[in-house]
Amino acid sequence: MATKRIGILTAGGDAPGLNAAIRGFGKAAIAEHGWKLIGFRDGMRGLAENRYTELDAKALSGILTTGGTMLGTSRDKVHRMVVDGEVRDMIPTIVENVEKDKLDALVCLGGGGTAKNARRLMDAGINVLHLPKTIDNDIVHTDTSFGFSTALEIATEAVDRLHSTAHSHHRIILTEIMGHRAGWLALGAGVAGGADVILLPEVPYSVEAIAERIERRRKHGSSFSVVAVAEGARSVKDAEELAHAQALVKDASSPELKAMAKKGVKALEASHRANTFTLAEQLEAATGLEARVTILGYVQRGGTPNAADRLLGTRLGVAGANAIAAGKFGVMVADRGHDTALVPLKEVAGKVKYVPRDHEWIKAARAVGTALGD
Ligand SMILES: Nc1ncnc2c1ncn2[C@@H]1O[C@H](COP(=O)(O)OP(=O)(O)O)[C@@H](O)[C@H]1O
Ligand SMILES: O=P(O)(O)OC[C@H]1O[C@](O)(COP(=O)(O)O)[C@@H](O)[C@@H]1O
Ligand SMILES: [Mg+2]
Repeated sequence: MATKRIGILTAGGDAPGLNAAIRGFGKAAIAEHGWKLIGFRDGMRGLAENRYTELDAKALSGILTTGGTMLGTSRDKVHRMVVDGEVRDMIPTIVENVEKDKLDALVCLGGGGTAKNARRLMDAGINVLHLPKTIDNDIVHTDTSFGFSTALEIATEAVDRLHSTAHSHHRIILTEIMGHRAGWLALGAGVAGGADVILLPEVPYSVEAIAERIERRRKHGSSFSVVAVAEGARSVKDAEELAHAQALVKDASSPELKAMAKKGVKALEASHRANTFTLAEQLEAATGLEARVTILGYVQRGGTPNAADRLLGTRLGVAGANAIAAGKFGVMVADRGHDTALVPLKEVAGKVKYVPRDHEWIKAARAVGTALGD
């Protein structure tokens, strides 16, 4: 039997633990199964352009603890890629490349967008496997994804550090934490860092409710407050506007109207940065306290992965190699407690794991006196 040739790529935002997962999958593929590993550069773009390098054992050495992705990444969509200034469906080209490169399977490490791309490639006949990566923790049917744990530690440390400066200056400090759809990172870091207010995309806020909480703290002798704001957090009014725009996309009667409605949703989603600064001004006006904004940004996903993400990346990578050896394709390797499970891509692609409003983390936050702004 000919030696199997397996392609691997990383797509979407980078996240700590990607290299650990490449290494975990690759070492098992090469040493345990005797396969050849082909690493595509820059996600789906490199796959479409057939830019790759063979990864041998030596190439996988020394990457366990490194941040980012040794392969590079991009946010390209396989069916709508900008090539030479034109939007093109690159799926046929990718299918050709996979045949030319004699690949038996393609492993895609990424988040929700990557699951959608992987599903499109699966539908085109490619043997795909998906490993869940994202600092947002918003992939369905898996306990968690690599990147989240490290980002949670970084964001928690930031909340801790902002406490002492907020306290010293009697200020409100709003810290914007990544997560434009789901608020897991802001919620986790807010609870772990003891934020006074946590604002999530899933729980629309009112400025009055937040100001009331800050005032109450002041009456009890705490003249400062730390507010953990998820990127996608919105006021009740803005959330209604977004829901309305999303409904327009769903109900659009033609592709043209759908494209227009989607643009409207994108514009509203992109307004989050302004939202945090606007909220700071509104809280200053309502409380008379000074307010400052700290955007944590890319610091949250840069640098070395923590032990949990190295372990998770390695486990999922090895489980992915075992899945391919067993002939299982069109699946995501999910984390389930101390075990892994294979979930069909059609159950993952296009779905988002939101924070349920009655989630235990939300109940715990409320129980220790943290406001959710509702
Ligand atoms: N995560 C944290 N990191 C560092 N200092 C903190 C943290 N949480 C609270 N503090 C400090 O504890 C003191 C009391 O804070 P406060 O928010 O008023 O009460 P509580 O301890 O009940 O949250 C303040 O000096 C504050 O700066
Ligand atoms: O890297 P970009 O394009 O600026 O995107 C930022 C977004 O990427 C994330 O870091 C997560 O990306 P993924 O969903 O691709 O893992 C979000 O938290 C953040 O909102
Ligand atoms: Mg506190």
